[in-house]
Amino acid sequence: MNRDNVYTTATIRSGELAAAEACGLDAKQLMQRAAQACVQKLQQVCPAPARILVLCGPGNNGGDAWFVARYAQQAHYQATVVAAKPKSELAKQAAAAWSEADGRVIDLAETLSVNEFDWVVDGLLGNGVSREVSGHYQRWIETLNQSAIPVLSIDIPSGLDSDSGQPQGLAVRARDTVTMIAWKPGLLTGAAADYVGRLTLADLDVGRAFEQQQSRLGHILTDNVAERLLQVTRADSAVHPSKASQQNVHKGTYGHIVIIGGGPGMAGAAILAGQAALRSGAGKVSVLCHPDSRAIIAQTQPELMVESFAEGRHRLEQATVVALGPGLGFSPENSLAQDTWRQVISHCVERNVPLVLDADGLNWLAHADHRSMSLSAHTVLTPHPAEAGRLLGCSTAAIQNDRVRAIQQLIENFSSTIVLKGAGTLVGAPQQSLWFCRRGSSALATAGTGDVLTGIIATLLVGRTPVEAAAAAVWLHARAGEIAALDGERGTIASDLLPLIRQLRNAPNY
Ligand SMILES: NC(=O)C1=CN([C@@H]2O[C@H](COP(=O)(O)OP(=O)(O)OC[C@H]3O[C@@H](n4cnc5c(N)ncnc54)[C@H](OP(=O)(O)O)[C@@H]3O)[C@@H](O)[C@H]2O)[C@@H](O)CC1
Ligand SMILES: [K+]
Repeated sequence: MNRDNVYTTATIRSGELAAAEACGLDAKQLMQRAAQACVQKLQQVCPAPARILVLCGPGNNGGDAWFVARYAQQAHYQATVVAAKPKSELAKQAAAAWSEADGRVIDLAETLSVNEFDWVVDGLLGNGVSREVSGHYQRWIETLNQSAIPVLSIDIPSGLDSDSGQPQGLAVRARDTVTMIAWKPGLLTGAAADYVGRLTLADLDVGRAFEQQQSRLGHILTDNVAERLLQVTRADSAVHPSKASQQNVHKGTYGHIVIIGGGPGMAGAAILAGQAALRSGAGKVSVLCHPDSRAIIAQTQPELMVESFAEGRHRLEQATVVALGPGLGFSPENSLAQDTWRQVISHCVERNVPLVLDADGLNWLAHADHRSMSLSAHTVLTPHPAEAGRLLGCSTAAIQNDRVRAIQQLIENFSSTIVLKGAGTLVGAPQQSLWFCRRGSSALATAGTGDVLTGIIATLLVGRTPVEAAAAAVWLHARAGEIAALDGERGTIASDLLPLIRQLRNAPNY
């Protein structure tokens, strides 16, 4: 089974029973397998005879939890059950199984000190959460989150929306989550990383049948896939596949990247993009900027060829790839930036030059009537949620509330490859399933890291399709962020990524 596929919650909810039936199982047996998978995880993280508190909600997530209590007790754990009244038929059957074995149940309305337990099993709410968490659910989730006691969440942390990865008011912050049958987007993007803890997929031995019956939404950008993308180059490319051992190369071999940005006071953005392009292996990098920024950019990084846009416009003719936007400037009265933007876009569209649009490059796109203009199929847009909101005419919160829908809409509107930045970065392109990047660090949420990503994408566009380049770059950037954060997340800055990008680009696998 390909354990990297991601399915919408609707697909999982509508398809899980058919997959189980194809494997000769009924719903109750599937639930029992889910519970067994959770007990196996418990045995790894806290061996018996630990004291566990099992929280059971009204639906089938609660049903899983009732069976967890039963099996954990059989495995010599000391299980205490706190439960809502079971509503679903399966949850009733599962509750009956517990009652036959032990019978003691504490009502969810009561209070209990959680500190006397070693672990909590969270089966309050699963993928059927349908509204904001309130009442006793809210109180219990607050209690768990305020205590230091580790939590194992069944299927998804209670309260987290399994499509958006956003808490419905609030959600359990789990140490571990064991999710059933297949990955859901809400475990992988948005705020998910703050809630899910370590993720385990339990396919309950029906994953293969499920995969055969259902179509996926996307797949996880695994290390293996990313490493392969970092190696792969198009046959017609100037980049030789075995470049590591190739001696007979010149600076044009790895492409000429032209970065356009660096308005007054924003030279740093163009510098970082240029440095990232150099450090990810570009042979030649030109920066076309505002005349006031020329000297500082050239002095900071002498390997960059720096000209004002008016002087260096001919560089566009030589460009293998163009990156438009880092520090370009955006305000209605900034006609220089706007004219530059228009000329560069026209050039790239007419000549089919691969283009990365970032930062103010995206803001000008949102400002333009994009319906009357078409971008080339070799374009990568890299919005963060606020830029995505501007491009789609909605709020940042609306983007975060449904990141999957947002990237799908951006792909449709702009017929381009899209990188929707933010925790759980998504990458997608027309007629392709989405990539979900699980790598990264909150250290990347600082000024300038987006400029670095732009430089990496631009370089990797030489010899790769836009979606391959974008996915490989997102992974490389995320890995560099993780490594940088090993020295302490706080205080990590964008330029800390640069030597790590070089290191990763020279790793033996790619
Ligand atoms: N089907 C299968 O074979 C398998 C299913 N599996 C498991 O089932 C889970 C899905 O089960 P589910 O569909 O019963 O949904 P679930 O998440 O338990 O919640 C629904 C209940 O919660 C209630 N409720 C909703 N929101 C609420 C809120 N904010 N605050 C309070 N209450 C709220 C809602 O009430 P209602 O909206 O009806 O009033 C309803 O009573 C899935 O995540 C996985 O763990 C696995 O065992 C594999 C086999
Ligand atoms: K749960």
